[in-house]
Amino acid sequence: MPEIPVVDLSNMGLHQGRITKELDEAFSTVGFVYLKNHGIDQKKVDNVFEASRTFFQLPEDIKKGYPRDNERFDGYTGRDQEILEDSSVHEVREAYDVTSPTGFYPDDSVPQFRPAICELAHSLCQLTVDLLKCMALALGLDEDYLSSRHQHIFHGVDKNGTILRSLYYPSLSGDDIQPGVVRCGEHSDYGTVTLLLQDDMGGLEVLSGSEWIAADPIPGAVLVNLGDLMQFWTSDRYRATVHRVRVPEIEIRRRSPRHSIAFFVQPDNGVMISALDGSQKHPPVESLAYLKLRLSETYKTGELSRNIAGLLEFIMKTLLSGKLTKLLTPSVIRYGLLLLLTVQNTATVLCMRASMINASATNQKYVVSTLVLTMETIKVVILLALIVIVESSCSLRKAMTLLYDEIVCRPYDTLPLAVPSFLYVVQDNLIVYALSCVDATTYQVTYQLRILTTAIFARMLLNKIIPVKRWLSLVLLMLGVILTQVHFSKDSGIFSFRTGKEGPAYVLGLVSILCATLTSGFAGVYNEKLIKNGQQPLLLIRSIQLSLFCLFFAFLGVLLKDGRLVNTQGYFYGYSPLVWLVAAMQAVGGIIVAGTMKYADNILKTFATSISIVMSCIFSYYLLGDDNLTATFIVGTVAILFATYLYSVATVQTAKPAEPIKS
Ligand SMILES: O=C(O)CCC(=O)C(=O)O
Ligand SMILES: [Fe+2]
Repeated sequence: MPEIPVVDLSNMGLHQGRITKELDEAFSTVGFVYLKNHGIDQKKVDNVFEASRTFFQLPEDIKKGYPRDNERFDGYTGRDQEILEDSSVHEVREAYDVTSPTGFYPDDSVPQFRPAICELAHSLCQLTVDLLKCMALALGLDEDYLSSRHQHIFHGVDKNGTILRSLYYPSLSGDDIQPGVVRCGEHSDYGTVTLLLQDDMGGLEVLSGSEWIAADPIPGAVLVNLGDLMQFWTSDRYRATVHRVRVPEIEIRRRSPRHSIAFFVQPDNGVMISALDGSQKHPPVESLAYLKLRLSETYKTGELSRNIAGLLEFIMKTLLSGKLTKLLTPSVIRYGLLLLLTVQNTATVLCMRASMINASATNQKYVVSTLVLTMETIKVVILLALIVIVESSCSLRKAMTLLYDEIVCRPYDTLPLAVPSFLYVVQDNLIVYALSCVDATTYQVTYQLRILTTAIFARMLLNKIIPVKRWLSLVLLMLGVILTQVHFSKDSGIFSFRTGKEGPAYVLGLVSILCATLTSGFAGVYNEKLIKNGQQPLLLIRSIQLSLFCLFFAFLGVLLKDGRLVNTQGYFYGYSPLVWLVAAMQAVGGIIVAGTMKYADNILKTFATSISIVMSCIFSYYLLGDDNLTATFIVGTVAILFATYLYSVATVQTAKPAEPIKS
């Protein structure tokens, strides 16, 4: 089993050659290394642990008086405010960030916090510079090449985005110990290097190949790992290794908190990180821009989600004023979101289907491609309004500059989005068309096959390892879908495929859904690849970039596919109020759901889809007269729901349940 190497830094001046070689070896393999005899006085570390403990043990109200500032990157972050990994249910963690000696500290409550941190930060800066020099030499660069790009470490975000973070993982209560609860989800760090000091609790794990290895604390040692920017700089020669913090068994038994101090080093603002070897493996990024990008992904309080979530919270708080506010616990928010996702999904599908049935009945069929274009237009208008109001303080001019800077001036980031946008437009056309041929429930269950296509594309394009449990659930999923397509005749006792009975339009509908699962799977994986390559702008900006492309492709769709028809019967032919409702719902719903996605982990999404399938089943039976509720259909649907559930739980790291405390 690979291990994290230990490098002895004593007499660094004398042994620089050896040390450089050992660090180079560690960074190009595991990406993590323990440093001992690094010269940092343990007393300084203990002082920070001590002051932090005093702070984190303060009542929540007081801690919340020092909230983390999204612009300055310093202050207190409470439980459940950040998520590093989408599939985590909760990441039970609190933190206090600081970025300079003169920044924002809880001086009134814990006066010793600032001096303790400043002293330690000073030593950590020195150690960082030593490390950067060794790395530069190992990479065949001038000794000062890297350190000269880190001249303002811990001078505040105006100059440098380095963050010293005191992390506190409070002791878990009974409710917390459930599947999907982790301390810190899987992630790579963002900057150049991270220096980590841990207490004696352990729980940190490092991904090496396909294995997780423990990075348990070694007394007195500093643990160092590299971040994304170092990997980009070195064209992957050095690794930004993925790591996570789980809840170790001992912690569950001891029920005591864990504490660590991380020094996330970032190059100075304005430094462009472009491959040292001149390769194009990663496009150039600017230090602060990349940090902001990754932080906005981490904080669920970022951009659009912040605004929508804040709005929801505000409305709910106003409605439930006074003591009732306490009702607004994370689980209430979770269930609220579950409801939102379910209603959006069910209502859109049912209304779309209803609009189709209506159109056939009145013989006023609207043109599918125009509905997609109308939807995209509404979306773009709303997004533009949001950008003007939220991101540009209601100034049109500011909004134009922002859009120009973010879209036109960044062709590298913008152009790759044409691919998913194109696929989304194709997919929307396929889905609207499919719903004119098959009933809402059949569409919903068959469309679940996108889990399968996503898994296959992830395997092929991202080289993801798919655990056996997931493959098994995919097999069950396929069997379920096949069952929903089987018809059993009681009279003759024969099984037959529904396609035979329903006719060619139905088959075309099914084929459209299957094609939509392909575009959906591919677009999902492609987006993941974009994120991995560090090309993920702010959420609102990304949404508008995507939507503008979609608008373009949707327009092309109308022109090329239905140009003549639109010309003769008019663009808005067949647009009943219901059709307008569908378009508006798709657009608004899509934005809200995208904005709150950060809150919704995989399990939540799975539940929302499952409830939505059941609801579609019931509503389309009673309201739309779609009668496909045969025994085989129901069994197939149950199998699909179960497979979906199995698939989603197979991804989540499970905190082992507490063992009974033996006395
Ligand atoms: O607390 C730890 O041990 C590691 C935390 C970490 O990896 C992070 O915050 O990036
Ligand atoms: Fe980390």
